[in-house]
Amino acid sequence: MSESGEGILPALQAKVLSEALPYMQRYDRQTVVVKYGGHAMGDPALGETFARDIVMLKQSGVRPIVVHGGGPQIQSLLKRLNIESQFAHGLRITDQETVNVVEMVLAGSINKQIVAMINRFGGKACGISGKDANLMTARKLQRTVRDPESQIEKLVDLGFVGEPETVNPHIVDVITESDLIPVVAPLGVARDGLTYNINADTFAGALAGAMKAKRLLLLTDVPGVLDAKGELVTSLTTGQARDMIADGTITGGMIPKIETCMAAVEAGVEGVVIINGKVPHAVLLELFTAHGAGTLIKAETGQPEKTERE
Ligand SMILES: Nc1ncnc2c1ncn2[C@@H]1O[C@H](COP(=O)(O)OP(=O)(O)O)[C@@H](O)[C@H]1O
Ligand SMILES: CC(=O)N[C@@H](CCC(=O)OP(=O)(O)O)C(=O)O
Repeated sequence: MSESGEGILPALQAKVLSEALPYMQRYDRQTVVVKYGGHAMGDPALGETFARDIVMLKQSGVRPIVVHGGGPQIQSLLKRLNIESQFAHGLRITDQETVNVVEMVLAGSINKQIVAMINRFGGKACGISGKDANLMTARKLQRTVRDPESQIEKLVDLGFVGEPETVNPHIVDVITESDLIPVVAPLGVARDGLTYNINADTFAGALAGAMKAKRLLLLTDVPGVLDAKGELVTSLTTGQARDMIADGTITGGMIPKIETCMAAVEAGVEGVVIINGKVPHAVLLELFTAHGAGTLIKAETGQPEKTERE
């Protein structure tokens, strides 16, 4: 390699590192909630880059909070146990047997895998669920669906599917104020002590809203919200998002994700982004570089054109 060639790589590396400075300053001591979806978790190598990113955020002075999902992993254990599972509005209909499996997979298995992975890279992760210190109390979620024939709204019984009732972030505050990183499984406890299955996006959004987080990142397995032609929508107002749900462009698991984003924006979270967790270092790219990708959800009134992201 020529002398000038030898110098290019270190110069580029130094440039990239140096350009991270304003972003690090922007997020210094700020709360960033990262929702790590079950679909984004598939590949162990990607899991490692995710864990490294979280450790790096903490090392840089950010207060990362990881909320994880595990839908596909719950599905595969249910299948092995011959338990049928159905979805309505992107939510798993959860009977007593299913909620036990959900808790086992989320709080028992996945939570501890993520904790171990973060700790392997020098972080000090602490795994909890929404049941710890009453972090998230839940009530039974009431949902209606329109009958396609009669067009009458009918109540669907989702069983032990919960919606956040109160959020008590004390335990997360205590953890983040130290050198620990909270890793949270999306379960809630009701007033009567029963356990509820809360969609991980909904959980992350409620926590981010209650903590007035600077950013909420939802990591999934697609580049962001796609339009009817399958093209990425880079930014979306809450009204446009509602229209895309109504006309069937947004379906399945993307529905609770979008509803979460809208609620989080309305609760005052500064930046809410859906990104592709299958891109290595998606979290670092989104927060510490100008190469943020995915779909940014904006308030209906329209935030200023230049958002925190640019
Ligand atoms: N308009 C849309 N744009 C992007 N993804 C969509 C859309 N409508 C439905 N989806 C589906 O939503 C899925 C993401 O939600 P989900 O499966 O719950 O992911 P995760 O496990 O990451 O939370 C995508 O893989 C895609 O199949
Ligand atoms: C009520 C409900 O649907 N709960 C989800 C909880 C896990 C989750 O949300 O995981 P992902 O983020 O990977 O989709 C479920 O049982 O699958």
